[in-house]
Amino acid sequence: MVRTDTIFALSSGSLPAGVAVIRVSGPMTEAALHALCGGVPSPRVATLMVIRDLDGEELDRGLVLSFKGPASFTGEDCAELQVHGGRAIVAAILEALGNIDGLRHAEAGEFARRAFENGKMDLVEAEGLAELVQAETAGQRRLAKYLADGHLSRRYQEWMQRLSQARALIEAELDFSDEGDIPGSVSDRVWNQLSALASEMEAALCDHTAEIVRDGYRVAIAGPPNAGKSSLLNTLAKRDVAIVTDIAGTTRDVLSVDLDLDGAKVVLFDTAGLRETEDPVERIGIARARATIEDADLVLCLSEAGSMDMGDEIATSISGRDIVGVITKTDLVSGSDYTDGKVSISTVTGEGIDSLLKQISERALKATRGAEFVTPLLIRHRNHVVAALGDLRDALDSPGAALELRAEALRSCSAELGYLTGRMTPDALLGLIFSQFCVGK
Ligand SMILES: Nc1nc2c(ncn2[C@@H]2O[C@H](COP(=O)(O)OP(=O)(O)OP(=O)(O)O)[C@@H](O)[C@H]2O)c(=O)[nH]1
Ligand SMILES: [K+]
Ligand SMILES: [Mg+2]
Repeated sequence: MVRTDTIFALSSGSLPAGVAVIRVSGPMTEAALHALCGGVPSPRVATLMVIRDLDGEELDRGLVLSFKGPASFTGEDCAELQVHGGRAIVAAILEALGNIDGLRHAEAGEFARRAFENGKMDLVEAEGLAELVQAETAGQRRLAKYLADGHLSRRYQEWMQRLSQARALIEAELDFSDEGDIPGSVSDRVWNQLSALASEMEAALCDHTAEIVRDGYRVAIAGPPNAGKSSLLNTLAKRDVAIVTDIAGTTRDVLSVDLDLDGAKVVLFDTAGLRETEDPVERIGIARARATIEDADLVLCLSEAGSMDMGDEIATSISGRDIVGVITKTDLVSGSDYTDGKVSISTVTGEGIDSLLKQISERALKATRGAEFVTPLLIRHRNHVVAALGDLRDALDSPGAALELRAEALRSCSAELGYLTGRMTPDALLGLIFSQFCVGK
């Protein structure tokens, strides 16, 4: 497909800013530089130039960089104008670019899509780039870099390679057996290798480390009504997120707050107090609380200092999850209680809050340790791997079936793996993926 249009967009962040970067890509890039800057700077040499509109009015003076395709981000001729980041300046330059025939404003992700289509990166790397731009915590940044640098692509390609080798042998046997030359079956060795591949794919699907890094380590605050759950959420969020009253059963909806604890994204959930109740609204809240607890990576089990049950009953009902026991409102009791390994806190005096935070962040970091070395499956990847694995299992689990059928299942497995890196991804799906990028990326 030959591209005729040249695209441009503001690639830097919101205005006003000290410097704004406007990016141009496509066959008309040099013509655009001639029109606006009166010439084209030597490739890759930052050159101070006057930028004018098509009527010759000076708009700004800035550093202009040009890149000759294919040695550029998109693989096409590209240019970057580094100008003063004023709204009116940028608007005027974008307007001048738009007035040149053959130039139009870029759509979201269009630069990255061109880079993908020109073989500069595969789909997984492009996704990594989008994640990198959006990364908020250090953990997310590392993970995105792992994607963008192609580590994950290489792993998928290696799967594909192993599958292709096995398929070549199987297809060869199919061809030859047509002629009746080679009797017997494909050696067990080939099927054993495919079985090992299936196990590896299964292991990748079971590892949720990368999801935790990306979407956050989920911490549910649970306990009986009035234990101080919402007060704790507000204290940890350092703002008034949840309603706090002395009425038991205040919280109904699940509220969440994102925290960055030592570079790990942690999502805290405040939930309705757990108790038997006839109130239909509260019952819905409690059902939601239970679902949140079920989904959490860690449950903070709160109980009020001096209360009878100390939260143990609730802790037992949610056993099987990672739990930290928390005794609240320690400012109301005198002397040191028997705490049985629980963290004692007061949201009034601040006692124990730091140590609770430390407990959470240690667990979050432990849960995500080594995330850069595992297969971080984005949801899109997960869907393809699940489908590919299904096909592979179909082929493996039917040793009695005709070889043609087993080969067909492997063919479909190969197609799924092809979608992963984008080599065989349908156009519509590509459009959807790239449209989630920012404009100018
Ligand atoms: N003295 C003292 N009071 C607290 C502390 N934490 C919470 N409280 C009070 O305890 C009451 C209940 O607090 P909430 O945070 O609403 O408790 P909750 O667990 O969210 O309650 P529900 O949403 O109804 O389940 C409020 O009156 C708070 O002001 C604390 O550390 N010390
Ligand atoms: K309350
Ligand atoms: Mg509450």
